[in-house]
Amino acid sequence: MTRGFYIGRFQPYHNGHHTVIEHIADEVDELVLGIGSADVSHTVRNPFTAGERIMMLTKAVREFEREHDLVTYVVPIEDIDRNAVWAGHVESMCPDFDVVYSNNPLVIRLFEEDEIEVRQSQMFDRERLEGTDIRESMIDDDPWRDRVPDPVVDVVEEINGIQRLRTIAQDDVVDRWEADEDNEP
Ligand SMILES: Nc1ncnc2c1ncn2[C@@H]1O[C@H](COP(=O)(O)OP(=O)(O)OP(=O)(O)O)[C@@H](O)[C@H]1O
Ligand SMILES: NC(=O)c1ccc[n+]([C@@H]2O[C@H](COP(=O)(O)O)[C@@H](O)[C@H]2O)c1
Repeated sequence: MTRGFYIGRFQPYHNGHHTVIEHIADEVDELVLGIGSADVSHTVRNPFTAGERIMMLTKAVREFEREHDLVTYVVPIEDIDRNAVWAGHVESMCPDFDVVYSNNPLVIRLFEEDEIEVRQSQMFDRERLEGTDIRESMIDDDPWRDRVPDPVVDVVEEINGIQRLRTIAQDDVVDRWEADEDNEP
């Protein structure tokens, strides 16, 4: 029995992540999905709460649970101030796992220093499948729905996510404008 671990901020969970997980499903029996930066939400870079991201992942990976007989656990992981103990922090929150999948250099380094096997995950269609770009499309009313699994579209609509993102993005503009010394507060 092999249990893997895959972490991301998933802001939002998109088809790049989904393809990675489909590949991982061929190699493991169970997969722990870590929702990184679980304590952060309502910013342009991290608009969705941990709970909202739990819904996105749980609903989207259901098809792999059926097709690949995969068992998944979604675990929110808060950021901490000390990278040196972060891998242990993750392990303290999750079911035990044998192998980590990531292509984030810091994540890879921290788990390797903890002597946990890390397998580098591939990038898929990164031109289109990047969280930053998908969030910009949501704000600008450009197409984004075809870059995320259908259940993620449903969750974003249920929580009125596009409106939140646009409101937050406006605040960002005001903050930048007020921070500029030449402008009146
Ligand atoms: N298109 C993709 N194909 C494969 N893996 C991806 C893809 N996009 C992101 N990943 C990987 O998924 C993990 C989680 O990434 P993350 O949630 O930060 O997504 P992101 O698309 O990089 O988002 P952002 O642009 O907001 O940083 C990371 O290891 C990242 O490298
Ligand atoms: N010290 C820490 O809290 C620490 C260290 C390394 C990674 N992380 C988190 O792991 C996640 C990695 O995911 P990404 O590959 O999406 O960046 C992020 O949420 C990141 O904040 C946190």
